[in-house]
Amino acid sequence: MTSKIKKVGVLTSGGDAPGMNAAIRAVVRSCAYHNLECVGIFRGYQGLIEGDFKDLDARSVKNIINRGGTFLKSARSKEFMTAEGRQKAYDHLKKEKIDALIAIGGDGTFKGAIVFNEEHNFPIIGIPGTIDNDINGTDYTIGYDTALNTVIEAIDKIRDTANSHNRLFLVEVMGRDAGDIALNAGIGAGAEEILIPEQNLGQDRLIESLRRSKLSGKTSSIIVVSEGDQIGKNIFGLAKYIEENLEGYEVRVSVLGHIQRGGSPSCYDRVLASRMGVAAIDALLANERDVMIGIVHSKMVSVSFSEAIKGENKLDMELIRVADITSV
Ligand SMILES: Nc1ncnc2c1ncn2[C@@H]1O[C@H](COP(=O)(O)OP(=O)(O)O)[C@@H](O)[C@H]1O
Ligand SMILES: O=P(O)(O)OC[C@H]1O[C@](O)(COP(=O)(O)O)[C@@H](O)[C@@H]1O
Ligand SMILES: [Mg+2]
Repeated sequence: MTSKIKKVGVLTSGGDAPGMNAAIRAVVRSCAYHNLECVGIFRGYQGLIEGDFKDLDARSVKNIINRGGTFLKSARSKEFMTAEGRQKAYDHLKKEKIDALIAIGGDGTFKGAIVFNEEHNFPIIGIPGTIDNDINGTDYTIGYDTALNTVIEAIDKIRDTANSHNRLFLVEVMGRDAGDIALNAGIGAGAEEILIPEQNLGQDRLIESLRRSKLSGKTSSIIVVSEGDQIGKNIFGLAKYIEENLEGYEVRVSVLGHIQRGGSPSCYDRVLASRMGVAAIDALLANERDVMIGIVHSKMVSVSFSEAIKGENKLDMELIRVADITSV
C-alpha cells in the first residue's frame, strides 16, 4: 500500500518512563530506513503548541538506548487541554509540513490524541510509555519492567532494616489508580501484604492478618501499598492505625516516589521500545490511524485509542492468590 506520509513528528508526553529514549531511537531510525523525514518535538504537547521542534536523523539518536528519562523531555500540558492550545499545535504541524505524529505516553496522552484528531483529523500513532502499566489492550507498557526492578531492589534494602529491628514497614509505590506495580513488585519482593486500589480489604482485615502472621512466628513485615489504595486515608494515617491497633510492632513508612521513574531501562524495556517504535512506523505506512501499538502474548498489535484508554481492570486475579499463598 502506498502512503502519503513524508514527514513524521515524534514526542514524549506525560510522566517520563525508562525506555522512552529507546522508543524515540527506534522511531527515528525506522523513519531513516523508510526514507521519511523525522522531527523531534520537545516537551510533549506543550512543545507542539510552542513549535519547539528539531530535525532528527539516524545519528541524532546515538548513545541513548541505555539512558532513562527522555531526551526530548516531557510535560503535562494544561494548554493542550484547551481548543485554543490544540489549534496552535495544529498550526505548527501544518507550518512545519509534518504529516503524522508518533505520541509516546500514557492514557492522558492518548485522550489528548483522540480530542486532537476529532478536531483536526490528524494522523497519530501511539506508543504506550508509562511505568503504571495502566493501558488497556497491551500486556506491557514501556518502563513498567524497569520500575518493577527498581522497586524490588529498594524493598530488598528496606527488608534488611525491617528484619534487623523487627519492624513493620509500609512501602508506598506508584501506579496512580492501578495496582500493577504494587502487586507484581510485592510478590517479587516477598511482601507480607499488598494493598491495591482494585481490591479494598479494609483496615480490620489487615490488622487481623498481621496478627495471625505474628502468631505464626513472623518478626518483621513488609506491606506494599499502591499510591491509589483506598484502605487508609493516606499511608501515614494507615501506619498510625496499625500502631494503635497492633501491639508489639514498630511501624515505619517509606514512600519510594520518583526513583521508580528513573534509571537505565531494563533489557526487556529496551527491546519492547524498539519493537514498538518499528511497529508504529509500519502501522503509519500501512495507513492505520488513531491506534496505539501494543504487545499481546509477545506479538505486536494495534489497538484503537478509545480501546486503550478504557481504564478496564486488567489485573490478573490469579496473582492475588499467588501473593496470598506465598505470604502464609
Ligand atoms: N482529555 C484531554 N484532552 C486533551 N488533552 C489531554 C487530555 N488528557 C490528557 N491530555 C494531555 O495529555 C498530557 C499527558 O497526559 P498525562 O495524564 O499527564 O500523562 P500520561 O499520558 O502519562 O497518562 C496532558 O498533560 C495533557 O496535555
Ligand atoms: O510526577 P508527577 O507529575 O507528580 O506524577 C506522578 C504520577 O506519575 C506516574 O509516575 C506516572 O503516571 P503517568 O504515566 O500517567 O504520567 C504515576 O505513577 C504517578 O501517580
Ligand atoms: Mg497516565
